[in-house]
Amino acid sequence: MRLPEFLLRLRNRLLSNPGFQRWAASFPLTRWRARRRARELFDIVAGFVYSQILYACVQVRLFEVLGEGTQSLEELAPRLNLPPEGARRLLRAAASLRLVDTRGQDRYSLGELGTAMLANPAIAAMVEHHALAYADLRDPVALLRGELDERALQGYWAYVGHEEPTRVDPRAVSGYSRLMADSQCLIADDILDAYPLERHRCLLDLAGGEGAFLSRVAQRWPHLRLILFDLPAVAERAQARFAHEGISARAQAIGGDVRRDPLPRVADLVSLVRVLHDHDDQTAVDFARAAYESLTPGGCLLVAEPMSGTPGAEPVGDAYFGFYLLAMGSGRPRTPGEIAALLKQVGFKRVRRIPTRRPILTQLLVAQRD
Ligand SMILES: C[S@@+](CC[C@H](N)C(=O)[O-])C[C@H]1O[C@@H](n2cnc3c(N)ncnc32)[C@H](O)[C@@H]1O
Repeated sequence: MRLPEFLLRLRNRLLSNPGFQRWAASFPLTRWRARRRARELFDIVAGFVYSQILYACVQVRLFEVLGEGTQSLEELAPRLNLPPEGARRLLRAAASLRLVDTRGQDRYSLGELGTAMLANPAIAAMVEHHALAYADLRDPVALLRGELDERALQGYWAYVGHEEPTRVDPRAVSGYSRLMADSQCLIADDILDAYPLERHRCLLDLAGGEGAFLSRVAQRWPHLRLILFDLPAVAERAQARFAHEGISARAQAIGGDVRRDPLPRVADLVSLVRVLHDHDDQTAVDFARAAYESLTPGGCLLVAEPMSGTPGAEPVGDAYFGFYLLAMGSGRPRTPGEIAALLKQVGFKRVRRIPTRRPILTQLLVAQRD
């Protein structure tokens, strides 16, 4: 609820008054709120340290080691290749973050969040590649002012800012392609459960990476013909995956630039999965137009990505992706309304939002071509 301006001023004056802060923190009816606010602010202040603790856990493979069962500090320290005091400090920090559980004096097991890390190795891969983001975010104001000439993330996402992305070297696409493929398991089923594909005949996955999304589609809907389009070096990786999985007869990968090269016009369903937010507005419009033109009449476009303003997950869009994409040098998170407007601009008529299981990971829009 948006407060009227005078109430907002009054609230902010009260909250910044040390006497009021002391009173609110001890008065029984306001105490819980004062504590929650203090905790929220502290979590923002300390977020960088928490992330580095998680990074250390990933580097020493703590979750894999604890996946074998509860262990003592004595057993753990050599396995983590840490001195006992260093291991104890890490384990206690990880326990405070619910990554680890303490089981009595200096005994540890996987915590609830540590178990989730073990079950989703893609998160560890994300954590590891964040070393690049930390380097780029070291001076966030310089980043905001556009004063950073070199950015580590820009090098990682080799197509960003490239004059001719179709010429990107195969070695330069391997890191991000693997990361994208590994993290598909976090979202593919959420998308496909929200929008089942039995009524479609042919799916074209635009900028589909090395084919992990289509592989999952192939398992779930054996009747579908599948086409992937991505930069040549990435499409080659997809073709190799399709061959390895024995689905080459119905899954084909084509290399090219979505904005310049002709796309096949046989699909009654096109998908853009984690693609539009990578691009500035004009390029995003070009991608949406290419999707529109490649669809057969009456066909549908699926747009799946984390979006700005997701209720309950607001920082994921505007804080995390807002700054990540800024460091990467291209794109921005958009609200479902902004994406719908962009799709209508290129001719899509009806744009529907379909609820997904975990909107924090991906939201879903379906747009129809007349
Ligand atoms: C963030 S990744 C998403 C990959 C995949 N859709 C997924 O969710 O795993 C963006 C993809 O867009 C591809 N891409 C970028 N610019 C492109 C262009 N101009 N034409 C074709 N593909 C492009 C990249 O190679 C990359 O595979």
